[in-house]
Amino acid sequence: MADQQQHLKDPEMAEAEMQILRSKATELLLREEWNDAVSTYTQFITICRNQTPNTNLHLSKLQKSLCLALCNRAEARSKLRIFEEALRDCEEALKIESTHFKTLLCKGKILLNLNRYSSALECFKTALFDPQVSGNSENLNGYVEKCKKLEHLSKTGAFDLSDWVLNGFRGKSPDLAEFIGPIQIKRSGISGRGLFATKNVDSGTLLLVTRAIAIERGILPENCDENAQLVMWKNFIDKVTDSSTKSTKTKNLIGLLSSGEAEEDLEVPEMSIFKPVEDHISPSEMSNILSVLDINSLVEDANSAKVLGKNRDYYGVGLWILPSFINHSCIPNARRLHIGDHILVHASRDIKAGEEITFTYFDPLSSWKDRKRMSETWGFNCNCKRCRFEEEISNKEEMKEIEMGMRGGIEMGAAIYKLEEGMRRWMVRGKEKGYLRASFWGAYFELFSSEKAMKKWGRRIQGMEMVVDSVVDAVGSDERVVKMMVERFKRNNNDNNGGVMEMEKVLKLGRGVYGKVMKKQALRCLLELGGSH
Ligand SMILES: C[S@@+](CC[C@H](N)C(=O)[O-])C[C@H]1O[C@@H](n2cnc3c(N)ncnc32)[C@H](O)[C@@H]1O
Repeated sequence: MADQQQHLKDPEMAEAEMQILRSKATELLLREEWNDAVSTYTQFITICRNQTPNTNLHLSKLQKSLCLALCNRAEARSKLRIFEEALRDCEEALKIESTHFKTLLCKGKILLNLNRYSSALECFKTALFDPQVSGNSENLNGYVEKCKKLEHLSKTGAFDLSDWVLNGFRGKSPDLAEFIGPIQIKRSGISGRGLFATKNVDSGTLLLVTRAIAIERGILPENCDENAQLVMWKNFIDKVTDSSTKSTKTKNLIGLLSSGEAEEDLEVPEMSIFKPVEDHISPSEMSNILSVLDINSLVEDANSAKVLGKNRDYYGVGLWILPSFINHSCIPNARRLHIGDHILVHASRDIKAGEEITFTYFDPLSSWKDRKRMSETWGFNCNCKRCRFEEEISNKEEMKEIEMGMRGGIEMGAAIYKLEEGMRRWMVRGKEKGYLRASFWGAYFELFSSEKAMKKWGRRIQGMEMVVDSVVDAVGSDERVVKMMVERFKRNNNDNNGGVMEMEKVLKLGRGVYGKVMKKQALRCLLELGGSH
């Protein structure tokens, strides 16, 4: 304080001090020591602001220095992902010099990071007018084009991943914008709030694209110890905490999520708050961050092909706000796909306006007992139609015998035969057949994949196509089901039996799994169906 007053009194001393700080800050920026750069620029800015200019020239010099320091502090803050403060610095710098090239560039990049594509576009366009741009125009034009593309995608949802898929996921994953499709949040009959369709959509339709608040990834080889996962979880918590400390919007959005308790009393938020708008949401305390993460974090799991373009040992955990409002169902109508830091949610079957959108938190092709155990781990009891039906069936003696037999190692063909016979006797109808077949999918898969077993049991049980249809009708498309159909299609194709109809069916199932974000050729490539491209 005493120092600052001295500077006020003595402009020369202040100028000398500013000179030292300026050099130090520049060096820190070059060395990418962002935190120290921010604090050095903060000292510089304080001294600069406290100066009383004695001439117009002095005033203009001070203004110039202040503008540049604010711009550089913004850059350091944006590297630290403190975007709100960085943006405030840019705005202050632009008040001093509205066309300051470096600030416009910095502000544009920050806005792009905040998914505010049209405001970012304005910045880059204004920067293009600057005479300094000449050597930089290619770069700047690249940003302008990127903003235009992302703005278009965020409005239309017209995403197309075909080129990336056809390129074998080589290179950087495609630029994705945040997109909110025909959805809204309402009270849910399942629990608390849920996401609902606002119009009829068909299978494969994109419902939303959201970028993660934070994500932690690693390669976890099979059989790695639990410690590695714990370390990842701890890093993930640190990242979420860090993001919410740096942004009040993020903090408030996280504050809206369920911590698993008293969900019926939770507020139903308006969709508008998820859109990247200029206004800040008023600050409110985020509490219980750990419980929120427990309830809402999603795991990316490359083995299930929900992640495109990553290797098999890859594992990631992240938090995405809007998808956190999607309830679980064992008979879901939507699926998620992870690409880069984005999650894409699409309809995995036709959905009617007003219907709740659900996806599975755990494997829908597993038995009722396993699903029950997994939902308990999540802290709830799944009460979906399928679970209610299977709970009742599980009390039947024959069902207990089938399960015991399977544990005891009886032939899968015999188990499936007994199950199909049981379904006939218990008068299981329509979708309910699919519920049970999905629960015994592992056994059907083993049977259908073994020529020897099929020779013995094939004629006594339902055909594979019928089983697949009923399973898809119950749980929607699933990559394992499609894979089995693809194998069969290829076999038939070799025998010249693979028809156009069958190919169309496989592609339709594929769209249920991956959504309509790929053209036919890319989908064929992804499903390893070959064909010309
Ligand atoms: C990611 S949140 C889903 C949105 C939540 N309903 C809300 O109001 O914020 C997960 C929580 O929703 C509830 N939930 C989701 N699916 C459920 C289901 N099938 N049955 C019962 N509760 C469910 C559980 O409390 C779960 O911990």
